[in-house]
Amino acid sequence: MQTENPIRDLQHIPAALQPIMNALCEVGIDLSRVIQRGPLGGALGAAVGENTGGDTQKALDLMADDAFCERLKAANVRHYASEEQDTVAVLDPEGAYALAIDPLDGSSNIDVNVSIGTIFSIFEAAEDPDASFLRPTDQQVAGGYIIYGPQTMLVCTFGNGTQEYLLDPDSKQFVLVAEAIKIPDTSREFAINASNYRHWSRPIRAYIDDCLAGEEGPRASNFNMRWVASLVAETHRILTRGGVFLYPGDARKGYARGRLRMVYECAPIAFVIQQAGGLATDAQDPILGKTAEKLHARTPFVFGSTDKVSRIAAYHDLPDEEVNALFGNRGLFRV
Ligand SMILES: O=P(O)(O)OC[C@H]1O[C@](O)(COP(=O)(O)O)[C@@H](O)[C@@H]1O
Ligand SMILES: [Mg+2]
Ligand SMILES: [Mg+2]
Repeated sequence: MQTENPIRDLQHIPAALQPIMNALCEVGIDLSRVIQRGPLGGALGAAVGENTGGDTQKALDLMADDAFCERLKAANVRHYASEEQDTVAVLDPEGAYALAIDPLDGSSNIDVNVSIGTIFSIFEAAEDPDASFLRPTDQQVAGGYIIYGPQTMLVCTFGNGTQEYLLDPDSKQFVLVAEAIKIPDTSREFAINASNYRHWSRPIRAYIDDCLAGEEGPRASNFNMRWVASLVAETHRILTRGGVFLYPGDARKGYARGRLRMVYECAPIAFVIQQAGGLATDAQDPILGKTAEKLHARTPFVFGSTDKVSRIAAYHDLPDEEVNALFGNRGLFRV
């Protein structure tokens, strides 16, 4: 049982949100330990069901959801929306806040000892569940994630920069290590699941073609590619050393709006990224300010260093003949 406050340095966290942040971090500390013990604690990656989005639920997905849902009952949360639950749960009818959560992000990595995470978004509670979550994403009062990797970290924003906290394994407290993260804009890395190349739209293919063409292409520069398949891990890398992430819509059945969910994945990550000086879009328009049409709605998602994200939007404005042309013939705009 934790005796100290789970967050050592509270100065950047608005007082009214401290009960929620403490609750998230208490559960995060427990999950971190469960994840470190891996198979010693049971088959965490075992398939146990299917969620509304059609994803297989792993044992750890449900364990994490149960733990957050239970602990947040005493943290001033009225409405709780989770990737793992079909509908919004009412935790405390008097609670002042609404919290949306991806309790365990990157589930496919549970069994392979690769970083996974928890993503959360907080709004002031509205009178009914839909009104709490189906509203412009720039009304979030907080957004962030916990990453369970070689280090467990909390990265979050309350609209005044993006802060980073490291879980000290000795004191079992999150300790502030960065007060205002800034995304570097010098990176030459992009992250996309390239196995879907044949399903992408022309502008996305054109952008990636131009990166792959390297020094011989219109960008006259070599690029590197990464794909962890954990949104939290990709976000953390991009916050640390720049680059761009793309999960666009594609032509596969059910993927017209990509894979990632607006309310509890894209909106909070967009908030964190923009507060760190980056940009997050649906490939063309900013995510912040958009409203999800339903709780588990998906959205194409592109985020990272501002110049790269803007460049991808600009590819969508190219005339057809240019976007269809081989890179050598494309009007070689350079942002
Ligand atoms: O397997 P794909 O299509 O590359 O998708 C990977 C993406 O799916 C996710 O795992 C979805 O999140 P969940 O694990 O919470 O369902 C993201 O973390 C990741 O970016
Ligand atoms: Mg996820
Ligand atoms: Mg998940």
